[in-house]
Amino acid sequence: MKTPAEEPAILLVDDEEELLFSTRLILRREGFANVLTQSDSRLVAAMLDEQPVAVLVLDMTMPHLSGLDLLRRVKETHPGLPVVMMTAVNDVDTAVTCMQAGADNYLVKPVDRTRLIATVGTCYDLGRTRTELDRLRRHLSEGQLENEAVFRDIITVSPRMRSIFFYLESVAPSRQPVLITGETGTGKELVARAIHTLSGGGGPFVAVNLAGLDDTMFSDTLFGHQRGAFTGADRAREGLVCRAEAGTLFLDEIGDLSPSSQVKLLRLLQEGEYLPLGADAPRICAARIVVATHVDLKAGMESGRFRSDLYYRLCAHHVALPPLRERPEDIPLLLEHFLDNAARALNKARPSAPQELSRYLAAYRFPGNIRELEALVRDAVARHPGRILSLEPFLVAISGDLALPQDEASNEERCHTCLLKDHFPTLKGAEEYLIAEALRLAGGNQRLAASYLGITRQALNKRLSRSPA
Ligand SMILES: Nc1ncnc2c1ncn2[C@@H]1O[C@H](COP(=O)(O)OP(=O)(O)OP(=O)(O)O)[C@@H](O)[C@H]1O
Repeated sequence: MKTPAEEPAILLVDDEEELLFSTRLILRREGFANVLTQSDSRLVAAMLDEQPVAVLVLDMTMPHLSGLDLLRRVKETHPGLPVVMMTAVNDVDTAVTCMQAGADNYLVKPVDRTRLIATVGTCYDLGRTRTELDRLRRHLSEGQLENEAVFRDIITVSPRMRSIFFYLESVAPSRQPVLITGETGTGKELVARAIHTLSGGGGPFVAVNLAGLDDTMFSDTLFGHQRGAFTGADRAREGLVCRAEAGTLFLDEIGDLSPSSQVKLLRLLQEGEYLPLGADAPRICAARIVVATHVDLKAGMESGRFRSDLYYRLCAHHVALPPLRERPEDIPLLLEHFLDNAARALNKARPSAPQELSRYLAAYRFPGNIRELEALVRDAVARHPGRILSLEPFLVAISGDLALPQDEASNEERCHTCLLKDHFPTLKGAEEYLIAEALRLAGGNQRLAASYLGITRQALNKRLSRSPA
């Protein structure tokens, strides 16, 4: 685990200088870059006020203030700060006293190296989670984003999306990777750009699509190579990790990564270092890493296609974007937004949308999500000469792919049984049933019902006039 110098520190407090030295060394070797020590317990409070501390490790027996006294004071001033106690005695009473006073864990001296690393690592993660939750809680209670402007390109009125914005603000200061999942076209790259802006590193946003990159291409694209590293490498190539320095490296389609590339990415995340092909010294990766995928990584883990250690590393922070059909309230706003964009791009007068269009679109499943809506609007604007858009191109596109309301979808079986009843239906019976269902779903609107059935309104009318009332 990496804790670069600007990350919150791990503060070790013990009156034995030698023990401080060796413990610090162990943690530094494990990748905790920012480890501070203090041998005078009276100075700890001031240190906590001066800099962010992620984990406090306290010896129990110290001159001036004992570990327990210090623990009690710290819990009053910094209640969320994880504290690990070190004791020379392995007895239940001491452990219980420490825990009752608010300690998160305790270690017995001489401290076992593996247990030290595991305990500090767990507390480090715990502290980070508590800080994020605090920020999130504060944000939600205030109801206001700190950086509303960062999200201006993400058009939404969906409460789910708003709570994602709050979450993004709370995780932005962390240097841990962020995993963004969601169906294609739900806005994963837009969200990655927002994270980049919120992180404020000052470097560039560098996006790379990993789909179709074999392992050699993956290494070369990300890590680059030295001149002469292989036949034909007549000049050095800078990798994207280097280009994204102090900025964000956005790795899209992470679910498609080959097993050997997964190992390389894991190493990059764990060590914070990479080796360009042909180089003999590793380079430090200073970029923030954000990854995205539309595939189910958990299923990939279960089937052995995706490494579980990589998954857990990547989802230190996880954002799951809802598909458009689960936030239909966004459709009217997005429609207006894309109408503006399309008219501007095509240099045409901006047409307006027929009133009922949003309602029709809300019934569609939108497998391509917002990208599909954007393309539909652009196409409709390009084709249409008038001031009010025609419904036809939309109805043609959405017919046959209806998003059943949640309870309807789960009652699929019920529909089949009522269609079949206790006998196989005649063609006429099935047609009547389908027409009745389409009309019901369309709220009696014949035009919409016809589009669900994939026929024209006139054809529906003809059938309705034939069928018994
Ligand atoms: N909420 C939104 N407001 C405005 N535009 C949006 C919104 N969400 C997505 N878009 C637009 O939809 C298109 C697709 O978005 P984006 O590329 O971010 O999706 P994605 O989830 O990364 O897709 P993929 O999985 O296919 O890579 C882009 O043109 C983007 O600008």
